[in-house]
Amino acid sequence: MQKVGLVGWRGMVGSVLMNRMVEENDFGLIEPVFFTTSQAGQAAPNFGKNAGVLLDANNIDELKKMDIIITCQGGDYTKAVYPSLRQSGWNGYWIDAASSLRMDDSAIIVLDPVNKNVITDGLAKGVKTFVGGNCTVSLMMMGLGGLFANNAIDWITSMTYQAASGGGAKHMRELIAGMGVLNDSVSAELADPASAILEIDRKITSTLNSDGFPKDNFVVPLAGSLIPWIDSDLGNGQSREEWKGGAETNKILGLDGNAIPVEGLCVRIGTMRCHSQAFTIKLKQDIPMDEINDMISGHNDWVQLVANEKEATISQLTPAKVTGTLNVPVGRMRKLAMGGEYLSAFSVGDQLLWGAAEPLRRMLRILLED
Ligand SMILES: NC(=O)C1=CN([C@@H]2O[C@H](COP(=O)(O)OP(=O)(O)OC[C@H]3O[C@@H](n4cnc5c(N)ncnc54)[C@H](OP(=O)(O)O)[C@@H]3O)[C@@H](O)[C@H]2O)C=CC1
Ligand SMILES: N[C@@H](CC(=O)OP(=O)(O)O)C(=O)O
Repeated sequence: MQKVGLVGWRGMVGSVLMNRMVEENDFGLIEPVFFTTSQAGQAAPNFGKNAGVLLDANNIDELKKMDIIITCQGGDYTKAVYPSLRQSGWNGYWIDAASSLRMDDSAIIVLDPVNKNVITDGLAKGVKTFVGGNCTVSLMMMGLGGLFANNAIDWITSMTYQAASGGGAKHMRELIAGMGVLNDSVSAELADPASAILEIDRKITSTLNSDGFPKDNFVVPLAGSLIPWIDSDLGNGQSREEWKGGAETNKILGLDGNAIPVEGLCVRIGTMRCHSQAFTIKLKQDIPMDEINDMISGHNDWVQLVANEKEATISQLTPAKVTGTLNVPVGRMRKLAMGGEYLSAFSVGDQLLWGAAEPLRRMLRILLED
């Protein structure tokens, strides 16, 4: 049995990964070894198998004993440990949730329902480093994979509605705390059906802009507002999150540079863990809607077509419906007034599942079955 080192297993992404590994009985196929940056020597978790004690995640000698390492610990950890581990001569498989190594020539971005061919070719060539993609990119490709696979896309814009979880657990707490503070500030008025809505609105606006409003993590209020910037400022008018759209999509597909332009605006909104995206897609030609539907729905087991009708849309195409599932519904599809080559679409997906943990878990399975 292969020794698999698990780093970052108790964090938010790591916990989702552990849940999925238990659900899919992955622990039955491996000898798990749990690492930590802060709790070495304490008992390791038992996911159906006794794993002794937690080992120091910065101890290169212990890490070197692993056949495979999966880390959800974050980019700083990867930057601190990965180079030394490789320099020590370790030639095992490294599977990583963080973005630090994604664009390295020696690494492949994994999303096997979309790029199994790229993964298989890479394994045959001896690639040993596999990195999960950015959540919005992975979710876009799971939803629209059929159009990419059929080489149908000339260019695409993605306007995102990204959940608080993309920032981490503290950001999710801050969102809910903000909602609570807003509610508390007008609870008396809400209890009185005769109270004036403009007075409620004035109090909410005043609370949102008050010094005490919870915003340590997002810097500005998220509850009752939105934030049209995610990740760092590249200095050219683009956020790093927006840059990832083009760079990662093309790398996942094994295409050079910006072969398919992917552009857009990334926006943080007050949802918990589902990212949504509105797409405008310029097709290479005027493909009939039934063929487009077949391409999209036939691509993978998780994409779900939602009829472009009000009832179906509001009941099936929302974070409330999709959270906690591997489903990636795609709806609001129609040809736009600009012409038959212009298609709109809207998708929703859980950014901790297909957006983070699931591609890593599946990469582990590919290695175990290789
Ligand atoms: N959040 C997201 O949407 C995505 C994140 N990623 C990547 O995954 C990385 C990890 O993200 P995320 O899971 O959100 O990070 P977390 O902050 O939830 O967890 C990271 C580490 O913090 C330590 N930790 C300290 N206190 C606690 C606590 N009370 N509960 C749990 N863990 C604690 C743990 O390490 P230890 O046991 O060593 O102390 C844990 O592994 C990110 O940096 C990013 O690179 C990738 C895709 C999406
Ligand atoms: N940046 C994403 C989450 C994330 O961790 O992305 P990446 O893995 O590309 O750093 C968000 O905030 O929604």
